[in-house]
This record gives sequence, C-alpha cells and structure tokens, in this order.
Amino acid sequence: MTQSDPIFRLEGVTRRYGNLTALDGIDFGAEDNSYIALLGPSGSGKTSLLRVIAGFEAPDTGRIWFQGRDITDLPAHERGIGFVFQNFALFPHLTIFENVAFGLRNGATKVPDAEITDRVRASIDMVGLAGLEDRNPDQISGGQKQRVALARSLVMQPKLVLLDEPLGALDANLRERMQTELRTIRERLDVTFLHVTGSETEALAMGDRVAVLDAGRIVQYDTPDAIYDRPIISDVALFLNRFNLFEGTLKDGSFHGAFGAAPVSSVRANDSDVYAIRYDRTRIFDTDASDLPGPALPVRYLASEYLGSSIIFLFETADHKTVEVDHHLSLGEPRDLSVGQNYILSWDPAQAIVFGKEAAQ
Ligand SMILES: Nc1ncnc2c1ncn2[C@@H]1O[C@H](COP(=O)(O)OP(=O)(O)OP(=O)(O)O)[C@@H](O)[C@H]1O
Repeated sequence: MTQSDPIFRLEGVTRRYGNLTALDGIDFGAEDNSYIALLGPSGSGKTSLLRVIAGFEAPDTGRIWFQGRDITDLPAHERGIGFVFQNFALFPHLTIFENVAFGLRNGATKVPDAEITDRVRASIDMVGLAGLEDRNPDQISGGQKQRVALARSLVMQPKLVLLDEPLGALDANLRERMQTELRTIRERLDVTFLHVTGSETEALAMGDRVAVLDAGRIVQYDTPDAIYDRPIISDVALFLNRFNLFEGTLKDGSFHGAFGAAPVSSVRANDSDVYAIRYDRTRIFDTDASDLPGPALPVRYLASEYLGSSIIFLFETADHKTVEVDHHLSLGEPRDLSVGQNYILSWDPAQAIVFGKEAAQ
C-alpha cells in the first residue's frame, strides 16, 4: 500500500434509526498514515459514522473497506481498528498497566506474558505515562486518563484509530496541549487517526485533512486551508464560525443584501443565495467615511472580546443580526469604539464568497 492509498473506504453507507437517516449514502476514503478530522454539528452523524466503521453497528446499505478488504460483515473485535471513547471508558478497578494490557490479555490470540509486559510498557512510554503503571484511574488526572485510553488502543498496534471527541472532557488549556501531543504520537507511529470533533478550531488545527459532515453526508473533504478559504456550501461557512453570512438576492452579477448591492465575480452552487465575508476581512469605518473599499453595512457597536492575538468586535445590524469583526493585533492597535454608536462595515468585494441558487441549476 502506498502513502496515498485509502486505509479505509466507505461506499454508499447509509444508516437509519427508524425514520431518521443518520448517514445518507456516504462515499469516503482516508489516506493511510494521516490525521483526519471529522467535523460536523451536533446530530450530523459523526458518532454513527465512527460506530459503523468500528463495527459496533451495521450499515443498512453500503460496504466498508479496510486495508483493501471488505469488512462490512466482520465483527468489531476482528477488525483491528482502535477506538478511543470520549469518556475514556477505563476500568476503575484495574491499574493503569492492567487497563492498557486488557486487550492483549483478552484477545482471540494468546500473547505471551513477557510480550504483554514489553508492549504495555512501550505504549505507556509512548503517551508519556511511565511511572504511573500501578495507579488506579481515580488516582490520575483527566489528561492522563485520556492518554491511558489512547495507550490501551495503541498497544493493539492498529492501523486505524477512531477517536470520538477525545478532547471533549478536558479543560481548555489541557485540550490545546493534548492536540499537539495527539499529532506527535500519531506521527511517530504508522497509523491513521480519524478524530471526531464538533469544534471547528480543533478540526482545522489538527487534521491533515478535514471531512465536514452535514445531515449525514460528507459535504467537503479537503485540507484545513482549503476548507477555511473555500467552504463549498454556505452551511460549511456557517459552521466554521469565521464568516459573516448575509441572506439576499443574486441578480445580474450583483448580490443585493443589507449592505446594498455588491458586485459578484463567481458563485458557488447552494440551496439559497448567501453572501459570506470573513470576520478578519471585514473593516470598521465612521458613518461619514468616503474611502470605503466596497459595500456599506450600517451597524451599531455592541461589545468587544480579547482573544489573546486578536480582538473580536461585535455589531448589530438594523434588523438585529449580529456581525463580527476580527482585528488581529499584529495589524496594530485597534481603534477605540463607543458602545451604542453607529459605524459602517465594509470590505473588498473580491474577498467575499458568494453562494447562489442559480449556480446550482
Ligand atoms: N441509537 C439511536 N437511535 C435513534 N436515533 C439515533 C441513535 N443514535 C443516533 N441517533 C440519531 O442519529 C442522528 C446522528 O446522531 P450522531 O450521534 O451520530 O450525531 P453526532 O454528530 O455524533 O452528534 P453529537 O455531536 O451531538 O454527538 C441524530 O439525529 C441522533 O439523534
């Protein structure tokens, strides 16, 4: 298998619960030896997809391939796919060592004791927990539990590890540290991680590629940069949480919205007309400014929020829609704004992304 062959592939995978279609004809394959983030809003089918790949649930239709083999009818424990649960699912009465050894001791093939000891120690080392082997899960921190859960999966030497919101139970600081650690650990091993997250920041930071799931379908699968710069439909732009989105009408090469009419050079197919401009490309002007780079959106200033490297300014339009401006501090001091005052937001129309019904026809 070469680096670019898919490690697993789904063909037309559908999963229904009663009348609800959780997975809707998914065709998707992931490159071997890579970090894939699976991003989607709550209820989009992320966990269902992982469970179907792992073999905890069967698809209603479609096939699943892993390392070139059809595994659709293979039970979970024979698939050789690792799974890390959000709540870690450690055995509370077993030591860290025995938690990690569990799969080796209880697998279909008998593994000699000496090999178990070696592999468990190597896995515990790999996740940076050497010295804690004899503790119980209630004697270690949340981040350490997360590492035990990972070691327990890695000790089985899988080629694919499915991680279901693995950082969801950790506080913000630890989450950032574990993001880096997970990437480093994966790079040291010849293994693919498929990491489910509802956080766009996490997905864009961690994935070599990001699959975006929306209502049971993979709507975009690309590098983080491409997803950020070129969201394929307006729902992806909405979900990325970095775009101001405006409804309106696309007509005769212009988009007509709350900001007046803006020229449009290209349009992406979508189920409605939507105009998107990134928070960090939206700029603030006084109401009497004469040097606007493009459309003029009248707004009232509400509040600001410091985010370390940037400041987010929040505004409200006449129809009470909240609009954000992200001012990166590397661009210099932000201007002083007065709460309740009116301003104009504007941007270079060439930097907008326009989605339209007419392009879909
Ligand atoms: N066992 C089940 N029985 C009935 N409906 C289910 C079952 N499991 C999931 N669903 C439904 O299928 C849809 C997809 O659920 P899933 O848990 O895969 O979403 P998710 O993207 O992981 O959501 P979250 O981020 O909230 O965990 C949801 O509408 C959910 O209510």
